[in-house]
Amino acid sequence: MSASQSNTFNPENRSRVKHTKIGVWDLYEDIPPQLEHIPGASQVEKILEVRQNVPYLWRVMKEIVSIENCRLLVLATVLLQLLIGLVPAMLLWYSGQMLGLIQRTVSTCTVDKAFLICIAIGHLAWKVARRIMYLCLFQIRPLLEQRIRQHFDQHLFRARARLDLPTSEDPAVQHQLKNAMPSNGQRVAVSAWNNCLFLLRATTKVASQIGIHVRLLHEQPNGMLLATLIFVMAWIDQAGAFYHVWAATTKNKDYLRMQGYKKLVEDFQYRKELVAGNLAETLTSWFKTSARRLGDNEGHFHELCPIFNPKRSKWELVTMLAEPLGDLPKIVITWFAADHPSSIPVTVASLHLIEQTVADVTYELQQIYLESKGFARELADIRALHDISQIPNKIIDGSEPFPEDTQKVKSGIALEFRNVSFRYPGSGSYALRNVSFKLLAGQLCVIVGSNGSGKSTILKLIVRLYDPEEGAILLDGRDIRTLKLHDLRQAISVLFQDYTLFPLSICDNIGLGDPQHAGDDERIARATELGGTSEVIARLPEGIDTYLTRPVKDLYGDLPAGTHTIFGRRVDYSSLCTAGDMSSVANMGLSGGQMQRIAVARTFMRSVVSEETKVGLLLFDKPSASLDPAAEHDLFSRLRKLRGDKTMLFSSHRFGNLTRHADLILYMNDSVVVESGTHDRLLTGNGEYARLWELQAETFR
Ligand SMILES: Nc1ncnc2c1ncn2[C@@H]1O[C@H](COP(=O)(O)OP(=O)(O)OP(=O)(O)O)[C@@H](O)[C@H]1O
Repeated sequence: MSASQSNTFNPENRSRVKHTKIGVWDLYEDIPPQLEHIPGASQVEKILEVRQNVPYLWRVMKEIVSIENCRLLVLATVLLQLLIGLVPAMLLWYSGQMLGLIQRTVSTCTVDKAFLICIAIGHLAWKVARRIMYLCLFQIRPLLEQRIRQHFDQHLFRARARLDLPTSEDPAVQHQLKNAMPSNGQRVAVSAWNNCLFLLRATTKVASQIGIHVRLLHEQPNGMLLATLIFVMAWIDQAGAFYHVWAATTKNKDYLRMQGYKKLVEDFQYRKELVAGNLAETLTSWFKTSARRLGDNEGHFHELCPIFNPKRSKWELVTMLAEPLGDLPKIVITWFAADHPSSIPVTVASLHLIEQTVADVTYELQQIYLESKGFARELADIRALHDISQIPNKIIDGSEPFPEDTQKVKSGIALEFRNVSFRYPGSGSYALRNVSFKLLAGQLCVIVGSNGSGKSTILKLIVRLYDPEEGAILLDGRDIRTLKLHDLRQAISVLFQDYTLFPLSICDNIGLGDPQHAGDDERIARATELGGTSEVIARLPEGIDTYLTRPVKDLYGDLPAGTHTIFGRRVDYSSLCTAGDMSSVANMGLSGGQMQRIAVARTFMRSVVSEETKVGLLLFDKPSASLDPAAEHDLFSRLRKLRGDKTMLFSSHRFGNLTRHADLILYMNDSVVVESGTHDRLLTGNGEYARLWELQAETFR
């Protein structure tokens, strides 16, 4: 039986099919593969996980209580739930008092009116109070849930944002993140909170009702006996539903075929073949034939794994007896009342009250049981929510502050690679092999070489996106692994080859180059200017506030017939996306070069615009790859002029513009530095660099 079959099978048809009940706890011993997909079987394991996961629930509850401005709401909610849980017991108490009063009235033939009024008022007051409490709860609930959602949204954001590159790339971590259902994380927390409240209210209700009942029944003749009998009968009736899961399958070929045909015509993915293959007529005829053959035969479902049904006969016997025995309590009280005929009306009223309460308590206990099944799943989700915030990063943070002298950093940072070898996680081949070079503070270095030779990797290792497998990287003579990651990355500005533009406005995209001054319009304007993007931005409909990619899709429901305006503008369905000033559309159609300029502006925001910059090392990975020659020339001249004394490291495929001014050129091939030196030295060396230089120069002759 396939999973889908078992899922689509409607349990409501259970009486029409031959089925078997399977003890939940029997399944746990050894779940056979064919039972794994049966609803209930996998839940068994979940239920058993509950104990391990409860501490995580406790943590979430503690976190909810500690959310800012939530404590009062939490307190009020808990109090209201407790009181609401107590109301049925209070009403029961008043009903018991009423019964006692009737009993006294029957035996003394006088009515205690004052007491009757007190009871009536008390009964009414609790009912009114319950209504008011519910009203208060409805007011508080959305507010509290909103705050919980916001809090856990942030929790998830933080948990994901803090992960470094190798950790995020790890398939195990990716699986863990997927399992944690980040988009639903806040839903999980709210739902867990609501479930806890439910359990609190339900257990208060059950415990208080049982307590009051026991007190009242002491005063009733044979009350305890009646209650016990009714309670046992109620539970016997429910026993089958409580302790069993069941499954059924079919081997009827016609039934199976018909389900297959139905799928074929219903599922759009088969439509192409259905139409192209002219299958409609044939399928209709086949469906008809199978339906005729199947006829009225509804008993086509068969038992599944009766081997897992050792207690079946016992339970079936008990549940079979439950119905005829349902009237047992009434027979028993009639038997007892025969000795005291005058007490019959009161005893019958008591019986009714007891029956009602027991039904109420039984229902509540069933609800607790059913809720607890879903709760097990929720607890596992909560644990996943907690676990993702504990995923350890692979790049271990250093402890030493950097730089020692923030003023000195402006005059550049010295960089050294010492026998660095590196393989990307999961890759067998080296991206860098035994790379060594030294760059003094304030020098300009250009890395050139063939595709895949390791240029970008050098830049990635300097900012510790990854750590080398062998060797060390030193900044100002200090191993970067000992430095605080935050300080290290603050001292370096990097523009990657595969940069991304965020789904934010251009202004934010550039501003985020320097998070500390992300809202400083003047700096942003200057960075924009230096990046050569001002003209492009000016042409955009919303200027610097334009979103290149809108992070939210605008939704348009069906407008009611006769709607002529929306957001104050005339409705024109073809241009609806510009209504209500929503002119930022998904794709502004910027060219690769224009987008690269925005990325460059972001880098400038951090490194050269700010007077008090802490950046001492600038890294550019093929920054002019998409730029036209004029823009490239402009960019490099600006960079040379603006960098001051800062150390600069480029990776590039272009010779000339930069290499001629470089203090150090590294020529790389196949993960190793093949040649190094200045432009003039490398040309006289007549090696690979000289050959490629000639090759590029030739095209311009
Ligand atoms: N994330 C990664 N995972 C695995 N291997 C990678 C990864 N990134 C790069 N590599 C491999 O590492 C080697 C060096 O790549 P790198 O990007 O440093 O080369 P490059 O010199 O910058 O190339 P190009 O000039 O084409 O940009 C290549 O063989 C590449 O396939």
